[in-house]
Amino acid sequence: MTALDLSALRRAPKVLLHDHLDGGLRPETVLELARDCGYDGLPADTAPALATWFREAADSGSLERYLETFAHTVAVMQTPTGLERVARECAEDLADDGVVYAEVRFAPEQHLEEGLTLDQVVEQVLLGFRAGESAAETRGQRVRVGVLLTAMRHAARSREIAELAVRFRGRGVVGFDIAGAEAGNPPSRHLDAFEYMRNNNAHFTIHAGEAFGLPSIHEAIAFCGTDRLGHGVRITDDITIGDDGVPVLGSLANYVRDKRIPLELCPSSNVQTGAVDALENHPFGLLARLRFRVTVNTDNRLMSDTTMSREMLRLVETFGYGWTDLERYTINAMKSAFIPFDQRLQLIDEVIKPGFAVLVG
Ligand SMILES: O=c1[nH]cnc2c1ncn2[C@H]1C[C@H](O)[C@@H](CO)O1
Ligand SMILES: [Zn+2]
Repeated sequence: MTALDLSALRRAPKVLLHDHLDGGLRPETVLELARDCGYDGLPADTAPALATWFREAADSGSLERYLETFAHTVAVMQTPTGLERVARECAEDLADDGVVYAEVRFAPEQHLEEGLTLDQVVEQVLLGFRAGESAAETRGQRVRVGVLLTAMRHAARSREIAELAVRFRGRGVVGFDIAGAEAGNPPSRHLDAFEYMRNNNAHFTIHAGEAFGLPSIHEAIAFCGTDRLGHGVRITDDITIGDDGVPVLGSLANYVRDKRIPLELCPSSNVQTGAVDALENHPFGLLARLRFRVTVNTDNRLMSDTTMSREMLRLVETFGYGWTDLERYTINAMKSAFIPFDQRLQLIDEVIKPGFAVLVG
């Protein structure tokens, strides 16, 4: 059995379902792109100082304040070359960390300030991902990146973005999502977008149960018909621990578990936004023990100064997980991906299981 440390974790084949393109830029790239496009609003002028600023500013305990930090990354992702570069580097960084399959999301409507159309924005990002996959391959690494198009939940373009996602299906876009401030912007505001996706047999996930609790999760499932829950961590509000120490599930928690609705859990991000007060108290432990379909995710690598390997290491250190646990969460994620079933199985059988077998020894 290989010792479970960061370098071994980086060799494990990992699957990432919840990662924001505009939350994962390299600090040096933010600086260089800002210089290229004349953006002078950055709060620091060296890469280490900028990295620290993002992590500390995102550590606010409030989702709204956390989201304010994206103004700086979005500002430098307004040109074709900027978008292409950020996507290319994202694929390369994921491959370098041993991620073999990722679904990366971003909101095209936030990248129109310099006159690009929604279609052009998506095209540039897709070009970048293909270039990043090829660059990784020449280094002997492999990664496949699918794109989720996000609509901002406080805005009113979700139907248009859902149509964009369906239009680009088969060209690298695999699904749709809504994100942004959760309180006051319930998923049901965007019913027509979700209906459009369902009518087109297309997949979507919804950020729900992060800053707001059970009503948001209930709407996402019962009204909108979501395939997965972005975070969904507040499902624990529907689980009580009895006097005998035995957890009792309410009807919504039972439904989520019975239907095997995947939870895209993002441990570090949840602590930063205050969804959870400390990693030791993260419901990942309870939800995994109760055999919910839990998956491990980064959310925003820049804001949390993290990677998939580091998120896994934090869970190992907090909950004592071993390789077989991590393999189970990885297979959970692969089963929950939005690519066709046969392709998911192929990755499980040909990449994930053999990769973990080497580490388990
Ligand atoms: O964890 C999150 N919750 C809600 N919204 C988020 C989260 N992380 C990033 N976002 C927002 C900010 C980005 O600009 C947007 C699209 O990626 O999604
Ligand atoms: Zn997110």
